[in-house]
Amino acid sequence: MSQSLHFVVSSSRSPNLTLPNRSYLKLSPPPSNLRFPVTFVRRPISASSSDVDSNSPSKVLVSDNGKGGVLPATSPEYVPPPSDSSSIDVDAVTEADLKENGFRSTRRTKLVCTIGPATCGFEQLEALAVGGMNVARINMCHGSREWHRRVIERVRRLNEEKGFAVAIMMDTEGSEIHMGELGGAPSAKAEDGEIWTFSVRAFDSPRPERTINVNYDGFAEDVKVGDELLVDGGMVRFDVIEKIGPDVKCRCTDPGLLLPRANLTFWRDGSLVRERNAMLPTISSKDWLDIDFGIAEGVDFIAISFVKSAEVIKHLKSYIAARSRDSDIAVIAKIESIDSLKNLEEIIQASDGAMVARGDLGAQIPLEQVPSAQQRIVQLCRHLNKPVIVASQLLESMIEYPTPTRAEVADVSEAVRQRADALMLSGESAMGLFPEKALAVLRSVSVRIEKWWREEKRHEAMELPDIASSFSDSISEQICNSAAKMGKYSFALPFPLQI
Ligand SMILES: Nc1ncnc2c1ncn2[C@@H]1O[C@H](COP(=O)(O)OP(=O)(O)OP(=O)(O)O)[C@@H](O)[C@H]1O
Ligand SMILES: CC(=O)C(=O)O
Ligand SMILES: [K+]
Ligand SMILES: [Mg+2]
Repeated sequence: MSQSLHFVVSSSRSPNLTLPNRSYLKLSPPPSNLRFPVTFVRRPISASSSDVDSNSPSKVLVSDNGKGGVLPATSPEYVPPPSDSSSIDVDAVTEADLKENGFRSTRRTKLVCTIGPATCGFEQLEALAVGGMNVARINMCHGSREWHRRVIERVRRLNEEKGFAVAIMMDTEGSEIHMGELGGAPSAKAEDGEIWTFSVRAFDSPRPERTINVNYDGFAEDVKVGDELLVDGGMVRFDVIEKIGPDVKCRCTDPGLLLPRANLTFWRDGSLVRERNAMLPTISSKDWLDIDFGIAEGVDFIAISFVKSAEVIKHLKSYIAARSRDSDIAVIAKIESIDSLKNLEEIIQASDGAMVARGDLGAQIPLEQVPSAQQRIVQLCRHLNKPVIVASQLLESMIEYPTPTRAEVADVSEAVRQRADALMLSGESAMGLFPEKALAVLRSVSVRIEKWWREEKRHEAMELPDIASSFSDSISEQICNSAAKMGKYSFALPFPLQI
């Protein structure tokens, strides 16, 4: 038991968020869904799953951390009971058990899928759950509350009827500057040299050609001729060439696809112009209504976009506590702005977890600094014992293609190697052509790197920072640390003693 953190969910109506293993030290008695012992299952050498190297007699640990700790036979992590007589016994799993107990996967890296038009149907959600989705994310930037309510209802039904344990994460829109809808069109192509008009005016439908509505009234006053306008962190770029009243004329310098409600940033003399953004509230009035909706729907996580300080997290946590006294909705701080990097430690301390939201982060700091920012955020979360999600563009090419690039696989591997607790799909699952394949790539890469990590790590000394704040907690902590070390070394025993 290291600092590994789990999005552990049960098969109850509302899956539970279980905080880091060692945070149980602070709970007395332990939560009812935490049950040891663990069941050790030997995977037959002939197992065909890609999750484990089938050339070695690998062992797969199926923990009983949920209620019963069993995997649906349809789950990719399900290990069929061994048939040879030398096998170690495992519990027989009946369908009733599955419905009763749900499952906890053996994979430590949890997988979050953003749900959009490509994945909102019941069968599509089921396919993702079978493929290893642990958390369904709904992004309040897109779609109506009614649309999101239907998604939540389907995920809950999936959990109840099929024995899955998928949690729901609601992600707020935040009040950064962004484009409006594209008059119903899924995207618009901006070509090199074209002149586009960005305006605070609402355009009639159909939208006039090469016009974009901007959500922020002060837009035309704030930009200056000569500024560079970045859509979605630089996926498309424009130079501001003229201002005419509420309209800002821009020439496209880097062509690309404009997506509805894409984020806009503007740069002057090589620096991000962010005075105005600093004045906008982190949680807008629309966000508060969405948060009320999330509380009423009993979502498991609320992820707050563009967090600037710890105060907003504390405020939201007390708001949630006041609104629903027995609620265990966890608040995730999205790290995607310069301000959030400046106040990183206090923000993470105040939150129940963090997300490295690389999409917008890459629009606020130079791209080459994003990997080191990710490393710093993940390490800090590890140190502070908070779960951390690495998000955005992990498998971006799979929005259009059925296989990832080698560079994308390397990026996913690196996030798992850093010990991110969860990886997130955005456009790949929300509106891509291959959501299930993208999820399968995340799953197989996670399991492969975890296995490699365990093999490497078993030779290293275990360093667990002290987190107990009282004498009695530190006794529990020492006992748990010793148990973790014993567990670690039992894995290092040679076969056949190894179980
Ligand atoms: N509920 C939805 N309805 C329609 N399209 C959606 C929905 N959710 C996501 N999408 C599409 O998938 C894309 C990627 O989703 P994602 O959640 O990453 O949003 P985003 O606009 O990049 O913002 P954020 O910074 O909040 O992640 C979106 O740009 C949008 O085109
Ligand atoms: C996930 C998200 O909000 C981002 O990457 O910007
Ligand atoms: K969002
Ligand atoms: Mg973002």
